[in-house]
Amino acid sequence: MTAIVDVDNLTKTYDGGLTALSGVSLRIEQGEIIALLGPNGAGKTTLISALCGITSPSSGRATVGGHDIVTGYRKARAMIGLVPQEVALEPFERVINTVNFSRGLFGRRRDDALTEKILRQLSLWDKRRARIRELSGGMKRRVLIAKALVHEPRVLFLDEPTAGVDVELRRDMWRVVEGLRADGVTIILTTHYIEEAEAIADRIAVIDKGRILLVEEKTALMTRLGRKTLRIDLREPVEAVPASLADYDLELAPDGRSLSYHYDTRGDGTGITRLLQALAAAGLGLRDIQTTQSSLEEIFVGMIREGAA
Ligand SMILES: Nc1ncnc2c1ncn2[C@@H]1O[C@H](COP(=O)(O)OP(=O)(O)OP(=O)(O)O)[C@@H](O)[C@H]1O
Repeated sequence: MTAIVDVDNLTKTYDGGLTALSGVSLRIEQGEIIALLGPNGAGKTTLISALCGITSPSSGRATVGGHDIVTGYRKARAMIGLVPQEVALEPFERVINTVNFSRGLFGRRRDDALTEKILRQLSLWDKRRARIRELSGGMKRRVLIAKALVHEPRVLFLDEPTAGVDVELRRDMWRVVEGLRADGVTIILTTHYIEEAEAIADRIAVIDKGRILLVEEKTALMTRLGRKTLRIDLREPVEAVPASLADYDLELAPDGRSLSYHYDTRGDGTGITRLLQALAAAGLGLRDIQTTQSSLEEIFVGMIREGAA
């Protein structure tokens, strides 16, 4: 399969001498949702800016839809929708005109039905006659998304689309993203909200100090690097973990009503069977047991820490 976005050894050194991207290579297939995760200053925005033709790369090459982002800039850019991190909108313009104007910028004829569909999806239809300056911050973000979608891009870049917005907008956004995925749109998203990556991405790329540390299927990543926790709810609270269970490194909840046992799914055995026998031998009655997997956030924080070490 040919990649819709193909980044090959891309490097960006800013004029001041700072290298924000160092040999980044990444292939993204059509219809994928990929999340770029990384701490502040990792180079996520620089990567997006380079692919959208806002920043020119220092070396390396990249194509979008087969068009080189430098030599075939116009064709590459026409395939891209960009929702930037910062709000830059004309304050006195009306919502609907702002959105229609964006479509015109790409040489596309006005399509009222499409504009209406997008504005409705983003709960902006009732506000279509409002001037931008009359909107709340969250609504302005919705307008940015509408503007990015109105020329029907095949690749959508979302640079921290839900930073500082309420839960409702975040959920709306995720719904819009799902709809776009169903239409075969490829989505590249940067986010600080790891739960967002966990909720919507197919693959995760972790980027730090201008380098890609890892790109992997989200579910595989979580299985490979995740530890699991078994939580055991006790019938009667205890004051301390019985000495006979010391080998299991159990964590006792502050209220004494549950024990947590951490285990690695990659190991030969989980130790759960033995633990349950030991609990029975210690005379502890169980009310319930459940397992949870470590979150992407825990995995990510651990990885960045290891990378920094
Ligand atoms: N125009 C510029 N000129 C010089 N340095 C820049 C410029 N833009 C970004 N940088 C630097 O490049 C590095 C990467 O920045 P970038 O904005 O790409 O990171 P990011 O991963 O998007 O961070 P954040 O999560 O904070 O948005 C940072 O050290 C930043 O200070």
